Amino acid sequence: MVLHIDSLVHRYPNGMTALAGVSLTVKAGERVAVVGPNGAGKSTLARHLIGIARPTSGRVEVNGRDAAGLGIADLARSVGFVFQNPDAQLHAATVAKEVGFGPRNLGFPADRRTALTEWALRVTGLTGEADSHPRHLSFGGRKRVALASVLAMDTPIIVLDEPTTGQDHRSVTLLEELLRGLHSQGKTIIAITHDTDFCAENFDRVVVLAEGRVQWDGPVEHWLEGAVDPPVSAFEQPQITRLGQRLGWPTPVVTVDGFLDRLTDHASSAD
Ligand SMILES: Nc1ncnc2c1ncn2[C@@H]1O[C@H](COP(=O)(O)OP(=O)(O)OP(=O)(O)O)[C@@H](O)[C@H]1O
Repeated sequence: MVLHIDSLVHRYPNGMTALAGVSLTVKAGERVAVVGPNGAGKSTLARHLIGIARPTSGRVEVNGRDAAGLGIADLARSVGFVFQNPDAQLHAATVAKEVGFGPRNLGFPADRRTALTEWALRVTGLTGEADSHPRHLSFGGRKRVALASVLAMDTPIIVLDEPTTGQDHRSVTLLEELLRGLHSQGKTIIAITHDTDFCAENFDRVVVLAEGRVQWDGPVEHWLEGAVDPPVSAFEQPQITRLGQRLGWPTPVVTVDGFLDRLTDHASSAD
């Protein structure tokens, strides 16, 4: 287990209870999408994972250690967080310096730092932009810089807040490939997202937060197939599911692979 959250309550100074007793365990290597309506408490929960929020009550454990007892710098070795708004985390004069900042700050030796920085630039498609000023890139480009700067820290847990927002199709495809690679390396991936297509293709488990509580927690297919209260129709169905419905298929498909399997079944039953 890499994350264990027990009865977490977060109350802001204005009295707003953003988390009203969240309990959640995430195992190493899991891919978890956290979904829920605006104001459900998703970002507040993420802030606890990187130690920039402290529990009003309850406990957050990262790798068996109480997050409240670890400093932000210590937690940064375990949990990388990609903010929804990249401008919240970019401050260096070049893309390469931005991406190299994290591994330098963590005290990695020079050869590891260089290798991680070059790898993070490459897998995010930014090698050609290494000398550019991050602020001169598009919003999608700045999001990739923010992602690369987290990847370069080589944390076992990566948390992404709305990673597909403002990204074009090519960037989302690149991100999906990258997430598959990180998953095969055994990293734990948690994303806050409103994007059902992205959930369907890249995550195994969905946690639905509502009004500061875990309302549902289970396999992504069950969530997408509607075994959820409220049903997934509260979110947009994946495009592939809508296409299956247009074709009149009686049971839903939720992934591209599922769709292709169903097509093959149809073709062989027509033979
Ligand atoms: N700094 C703050 N002070 C007071 N209340 C806050 C603060 N930040 C968030 N809240 C409130 O806490 C609740 C949970 O907010 P949070 O941003 O965690 O939700 P969310 O699920 O991430 O929402 P969204 O999808 O809109 O980003 C909301 O009612 C929000 O208005």
